[in-house]
Amino acid sequence: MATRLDGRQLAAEIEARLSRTIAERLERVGRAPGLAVLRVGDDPASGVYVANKEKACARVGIASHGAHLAAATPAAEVLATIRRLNADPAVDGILLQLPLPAGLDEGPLLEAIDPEKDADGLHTLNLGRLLKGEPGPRSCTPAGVMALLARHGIALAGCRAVVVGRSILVGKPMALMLQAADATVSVAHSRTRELAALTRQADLLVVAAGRPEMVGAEHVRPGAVVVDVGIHRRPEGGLCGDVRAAEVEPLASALSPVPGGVGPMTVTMLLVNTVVAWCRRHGLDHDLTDLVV
Ligand SMILES: Nc1nc2c(c(=O)[nH]1)N[C@@H](CN(C=O)c1ccc(C(=O)N[C@@H](CCC(=O)O)C(=O)O)cc1)CN2
Repeated sequence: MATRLDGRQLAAEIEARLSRTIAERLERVGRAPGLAVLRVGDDPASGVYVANKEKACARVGIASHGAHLAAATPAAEVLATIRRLNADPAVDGILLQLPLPAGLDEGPLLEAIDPEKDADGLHTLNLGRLLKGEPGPRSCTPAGVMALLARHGIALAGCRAVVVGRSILVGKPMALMLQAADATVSVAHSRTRELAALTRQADLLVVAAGRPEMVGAEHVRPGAVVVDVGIHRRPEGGLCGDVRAAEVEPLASALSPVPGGVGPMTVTMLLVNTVVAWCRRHGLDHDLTDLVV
């Protein structure tokens, strides 16, 4: 029976601590932290995720400065919006919700975000800081996975970890964070041969392939920890991840559910990045690590 890596529960605990931290510091700073979630287009899943982010902001006392632009918005206008948010003194964190509509290149737009307001940790400078082990905002989903693993006391030093997926949003920063925690990390991807032979060696399997229910019992060593980063809407309704949970649950020592696992932690780590930026900008202690573990 696998331990449930419950992201909803941990997210709620961290949110409660964040809310207290904001309330304690509000008078000194004079204003609430501000987060701008910039959405372009009408991707339905993005609508759910942005709504969840804005509701979470309201729960903890972060002011939302979101903007929703039409799918046909020219890149120059998106850029102008980012520059306006960069200059807005009420905004501590900026996030450009991905994916963008076809025809918009995310690269230059992500690079236009002030690195000090990069609540997603996706700016080149902040990815470089992660690579070099320097402080800076970390990408929300892998940071949420690390918090879940820490909360459940999953030892990473010397752990054989396999990350399935190499996206800039999850797989690549995930591998770097696990390596920084002294795990031995392999990264599998669409060109990996004999995937199951590799994943069955893993003590920790993080699946961020973006392919519904791709990973099953044949991929998992009994006793392994399995983290399912995927989230997909089934045609018949309901959600599933990249892992066939019913098959894997009896084998794994721990498993993150979908929904209710990594997703809520993605949102919560965005709030953490925003509050850290707010504290930094106002010369307050901004090592909030104890909030997360
Ligand atoms: N700029 C970014 N864009 C996107 C990111 C990101 O980190 N930065 N991540 C992904 C997914 N994502 C964030 O936006 C995200 C995924 C899932 C959830 C979430 O709340 N999941 C719930 C279920 C929600 C539902 O009902 O569908 C759960 O898993 O329990 C929040 C955010 C995309 N783009």
